[in-house]
Amino acid sequence: MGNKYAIGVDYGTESGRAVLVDLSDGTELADHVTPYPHNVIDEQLPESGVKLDMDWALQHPADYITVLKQSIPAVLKLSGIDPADVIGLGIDFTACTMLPVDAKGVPLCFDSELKDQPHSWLKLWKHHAAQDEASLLNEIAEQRGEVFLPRYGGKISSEWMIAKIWQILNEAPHIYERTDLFLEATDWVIAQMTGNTVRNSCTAGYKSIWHKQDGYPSKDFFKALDPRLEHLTDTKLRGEVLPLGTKAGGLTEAMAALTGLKAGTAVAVGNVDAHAAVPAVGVVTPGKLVMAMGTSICHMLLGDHEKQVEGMCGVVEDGIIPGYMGYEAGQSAVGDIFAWYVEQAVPAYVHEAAASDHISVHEWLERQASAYLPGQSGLLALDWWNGNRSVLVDTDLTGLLVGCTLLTKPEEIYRALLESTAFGTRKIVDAFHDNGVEVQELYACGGLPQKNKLLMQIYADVTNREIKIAASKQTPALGAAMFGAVAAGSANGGYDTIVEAAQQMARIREETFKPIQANVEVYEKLYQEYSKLHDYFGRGANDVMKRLKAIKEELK
Ligand SMILES: Nc1ncnc2c1ncn2[C@@H]1O[C@H](COP(=O)(O)OP(=O)(O)O)[C@@H](O)[C@H]1O
Ligand SMILES: O=C(CO)[C@H](O)[C@H](O)COP(=O)(O)O
Repeated sequence: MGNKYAIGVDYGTESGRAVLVDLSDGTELADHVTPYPHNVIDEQLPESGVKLDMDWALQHPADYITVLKQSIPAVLKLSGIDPADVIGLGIDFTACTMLPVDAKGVPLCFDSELKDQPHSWLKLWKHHAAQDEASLLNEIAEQRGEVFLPRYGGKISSEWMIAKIWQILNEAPHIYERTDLFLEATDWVIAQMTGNTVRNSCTAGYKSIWHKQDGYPSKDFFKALDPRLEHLTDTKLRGEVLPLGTKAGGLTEAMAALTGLKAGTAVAVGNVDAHAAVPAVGVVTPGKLVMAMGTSICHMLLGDHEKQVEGMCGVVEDGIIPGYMGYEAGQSAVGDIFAWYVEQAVPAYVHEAAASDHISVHEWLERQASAYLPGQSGLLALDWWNGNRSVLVDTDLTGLLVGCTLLTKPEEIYRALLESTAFGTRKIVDAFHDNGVEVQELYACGGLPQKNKLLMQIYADVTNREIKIAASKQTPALGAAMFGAVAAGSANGGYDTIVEAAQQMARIREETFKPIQANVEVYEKLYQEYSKLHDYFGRGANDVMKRLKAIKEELK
């Protein structure tokens, strides 16, 4: 058998990327990025211009097919390989990115009668408008002593499936009625590729409160939420839940024509972006926390036992690597905070200086900020520009910057924002480590480690741990390709397990970021101050952030 290949497609927040990988050693022969034509829809619906409320974030499902149509032929062409040698395909996605579909699997937003109605659209992971439903769900689950709650750190997030579905039911019952299935976008795209609608155990476990042994929460629980939800899991959430790496089916003739691949090519069940990245950096055992660092950060960790950890996103058996408990935590905005600052708050002279140095504003600010020592700016920030996903699990929290004076410079603020996200990660590392899920080493992948060395050094200093960096620029896509190879199996030139695939294909860079002791000591003091602000504003001593949000909403 000659060389065999797999393709992984990573569906991020703003673009989809395909990577074509040699299965013998993980070499990436080609990659290609397709920005979503409609990007994130958070102000008004396409065409109709219907305005969206605060905290909404939608996407256009057709954009995902555009990614397949553009990026797969592009990687085939760039690599020059014979498409018949591509034996497996995998995808990974942001999550919970969900949509309502009709009995034929067609998104309701494609229906001309419904397309002007926001709830018929696909809700992106960072759609945060279902907080009321999430809060009530948590209250009821706690009152009833639901056993699932501790598995999700004590709180179900407004980003996840049940809160989003309930918001649809509350605000657009007719859309709920018209829905045949609520699907994760990752499962919908797999259904388009294979003609088979199956759910994957990763999104079902982390985002839809599904458990390998117990299944979904009871009908009684759903009835207690709202009698109309009683049969949700047998009806609109029905469907087989398959483990990661399972073959969902073969590529359809239509998709083969669209992508240039062979019909019947093995396609793995869907996966989540951050989870797919874990085997792609070679992590298949406990103690190694993988940070998928981009718009947001997802923190992924394996454990031998199910432990309770405050505010984690979840622990799911086989949720990342079969045979282990997969733990997830996260920060809902990281790169997004830096983007906000660069786009909304940096003075014109900085943009001009960056342009004249032929570097991006981020690079200019990083260069200037690198000249400061930890603590030298006198600034401290809370990283809640898009709420707090772990450990407080509260999307109504907002950002804070303390310590500004008339002398404060933009690069000092930029550095304080970088540091605030590192403190947020430290909270998560401590929460796991102190609750018996050990964190010995950190691994980083995603866009940020490639873009900002200062950021990575700050993370090493704040967490006092060495950080290893993924060699791939498209780590989740590489992981998705590895799962595609597992779906194909060794008989077809792939692998039988993800652990075998990781042993052959995963790679990290030689360069690592090691903590610098002098910095560690200053950051320890700053972290203690961060923790005080974190608890004061985040644990109810002063709910000013929520009151400000309420006043803003009243004035809408
Ligand atoms: N030099 C930089 N330093 C820090 N953040 C950056 C830099 N350049 C871009 N970013 C941020 O990177 C984020 C995108 O990360 P990336 O991993 O490429 O995408 P995604 O999260 O969609 O997978 C954006 O939020 C952007 O603000
Ligand atoms: O919730 C998540 C996974 O559980 C991710 O944060 C979400 O999918 C967005 O990822 P990215 O920042 O890479 O676009």
